[in-house]
Amino acid sequence: MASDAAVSKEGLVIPLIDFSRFLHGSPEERLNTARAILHGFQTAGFIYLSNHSIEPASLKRAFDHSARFFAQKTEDKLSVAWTTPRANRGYSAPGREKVSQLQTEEEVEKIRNAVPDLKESFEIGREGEPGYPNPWPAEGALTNFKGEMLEFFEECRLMHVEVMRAIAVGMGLEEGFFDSFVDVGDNTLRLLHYPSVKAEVFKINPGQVRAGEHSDYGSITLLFQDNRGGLQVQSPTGQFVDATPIEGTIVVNAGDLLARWSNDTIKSTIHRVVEPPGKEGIEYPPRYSIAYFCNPNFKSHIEAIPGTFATEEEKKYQGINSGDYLVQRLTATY
Ligand SMILES: O=C(O)CCC(=O)C(=O)O
Ligand SMILES: [Fe+2]
Repeated sequence: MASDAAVSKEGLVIPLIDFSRFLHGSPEERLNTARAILHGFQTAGFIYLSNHSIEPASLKRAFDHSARFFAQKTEDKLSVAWTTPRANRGYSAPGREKVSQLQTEEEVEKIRNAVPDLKESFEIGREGEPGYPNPWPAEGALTNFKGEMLEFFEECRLMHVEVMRAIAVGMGLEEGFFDSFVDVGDNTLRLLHYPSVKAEVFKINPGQVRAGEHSDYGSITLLFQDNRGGLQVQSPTGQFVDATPIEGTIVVNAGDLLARWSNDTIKSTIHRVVEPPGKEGIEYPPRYSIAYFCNPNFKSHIEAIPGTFATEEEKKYQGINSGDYLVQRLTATY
């Protein structure tokens, strides 16, 4: 068996897959693992990976830096504020972003004002992208923040390449098929902080969530969650099911652009973050997570992957430039 289930409820089965069997296994193990990964993305749109290549020590450093970043004074955080969808870098204060499935800016605005998400975030883009510098916090305040976050960014970039290799192998393509589409690392590392919140907030306002329901936009997302819980994934029946944290694993989900690229053979599944399960008194502690949003290189032209259609008529979408697609999606969110 290449996988067990991490989640199995309401027809949603999210496999738990030992990624080392793809990275270091025999040819047969690699193939079986790649197929299990692809199957997870085709059915649930989500998988959990254990024994992956991200060093526990560097993950811990990233979470420590995140806690220190968000503990700063508001004015210090606002000195590195998020600016534009194209740059997509910097700090967003609570209520700044409202992810949702709403398509128009008016719809998003209406919701944002009613029940803002209880979260703040800091986004880091590819360092060195011409014209889009990362707004780094002052070194004095956060020692080693920049250097260690960039190391973590690079580890995640490599992991994206490996997961795409697994998808290629699972699809029966040459292993390196996606390499030249994803090597640049036009990705976004997002630190997320959901501040502590009184339990009554969720009672008074039944629509209140920590992060509204949405799908991700890019190829895949590597999601690192602490042990607080609250992440939920929509099942085929429309119910939201807890994607309970499993120590040492990464939750990986496919995004809209990968779904499109795969001619909808891969699913980009809706998820959200809600009131955590199991009440601990009158106030929930803060929750921290790190989402690494992977994208095809912004310069890439994305059109149906070979093998996902038999005839030209079966191609559901026109080809599209990756960067244009992502900026268009982000523009509707902020
Ligand atoms: O914090 C989480 O667990 C999920 C965050 C998320 O889905 C996102 O930022 O896109
Ligand atoms: Fe997400």
